[in-house]
Amino acid sequence: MLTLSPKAPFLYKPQNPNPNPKIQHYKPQINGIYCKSELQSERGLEFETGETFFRHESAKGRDLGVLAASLYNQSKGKLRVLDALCGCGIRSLRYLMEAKADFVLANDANDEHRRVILENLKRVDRGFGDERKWVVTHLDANRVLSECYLQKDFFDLIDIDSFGSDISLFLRSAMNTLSFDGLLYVTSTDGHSSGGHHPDHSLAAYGAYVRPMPYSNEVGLRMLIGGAVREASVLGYYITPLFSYYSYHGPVFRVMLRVNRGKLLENRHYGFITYCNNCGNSQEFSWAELGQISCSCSGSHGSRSLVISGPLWTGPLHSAAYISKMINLAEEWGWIGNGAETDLEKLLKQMLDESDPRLKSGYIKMDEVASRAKINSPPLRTMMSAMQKEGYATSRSHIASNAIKTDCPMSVCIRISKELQGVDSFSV
Ligand SMILES: C[S@@+](CC[C@H](N)C(=O)[O-])C[C@H]1O[C@@H](n2cnc3c(N)ncnc32)[C@H](O)[C@@H]1O
Repeated sequence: MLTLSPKAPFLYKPQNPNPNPKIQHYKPQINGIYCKSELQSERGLEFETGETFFRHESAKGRDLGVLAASLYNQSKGKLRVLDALCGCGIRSLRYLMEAKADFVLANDANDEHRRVILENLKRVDRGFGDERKWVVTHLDANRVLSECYLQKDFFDLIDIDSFGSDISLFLRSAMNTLSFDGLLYVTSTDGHSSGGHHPDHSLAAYGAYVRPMPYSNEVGLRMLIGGAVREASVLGYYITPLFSYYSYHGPVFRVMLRVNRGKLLENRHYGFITYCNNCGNSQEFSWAELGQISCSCSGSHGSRSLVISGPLWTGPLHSAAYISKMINLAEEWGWIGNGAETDLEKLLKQMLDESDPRLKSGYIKMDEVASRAKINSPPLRTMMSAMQKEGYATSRSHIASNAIKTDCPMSVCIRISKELQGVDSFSV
């Protein structure tokens, strides 16, 4: 049996370092994503990337992970992290140095990354003088997760930064290996499934039949969370999203989930989203309402214009309370609130706005309003304040810059946009 705990030999060498032939294609080859071996820096921490897969653009995703991890450590007084697909080990380094993790198991199936990961984590020793704070392994992520589970070696945070839809391969073993009330940080780069053009693939990977919708990138996040809901319920767990983050660099979908024992209440927040091509309205439906899905618009195409995706997560994308704490911590660390608004600050504030429970799934793009109203695209801020004056909830979306999350029907958006441009609602 493998030994992966901190008591393990410091430079643990697995007997079969590369059991999964699938990893063989992760070789240096794509558009400079695999960086040359120069010294990099992130939040003042220096590290090498060698020929591992590394993206500077993922720094914000790493910032969010470290903030959430540190809050966990502050509230529980402990933090053991499993960085299951660690690349050069930048996340492991940051969880140790910034979130003050007690221990990190850094794993990457590709043992050619070993020298770089070791060099990077040795920097931690210089900071703490304790070499047993981390262990590096080179196994398939599922094998590490399963071995830890079998040894009852549980982790408070498991980070799975995977490619494509691979995350669905790791979800169940990751949930098994999480401590009670632990955090699961998962990533997918599966833009094809979220776009709705490969519903058979999204069904296989996430258990959701996803169709093209104007807010497909939010659907991508909801599909990923929904996949986790499904896996969690098989094990008798339920999940709560702490934050959900989409970045067009990839594209990348990341969600931080809190996993607890218990049932998802009456399948709440796990259902279906519809979009009507005729009237432009979206609705959410529960499993109990499956047979009654229709759109109330009197369009000539009737229900044929209705697109249905699901089952997906239909609940809040973020926890407002957790995001508020992340903002406070980021301020305390001097990451935000120093004058000019940084990208991270903007993102966290938008996430907080998006947490308003009155907001519906999806967002309304101003281009769509303009095209339906046959006018020029209305200014976003003016539209939002006009909608608020009529009592609707509104928020910008961190996913789409020219879109509004709201509970306002499309017909009202069209009327308001026309009024703002002085166009008679009945004249077009
Ligand atoms: C997206 S990169 C990780 C990037 C890193 N987390 C960061 O923030 O820079 C994914 C890594 O997973 C590794 N990998 C791919 N398949 C794996 C598997 N089945 N088990 C473990 N590692 C795997 C690859 O070698 C690659 O280094």
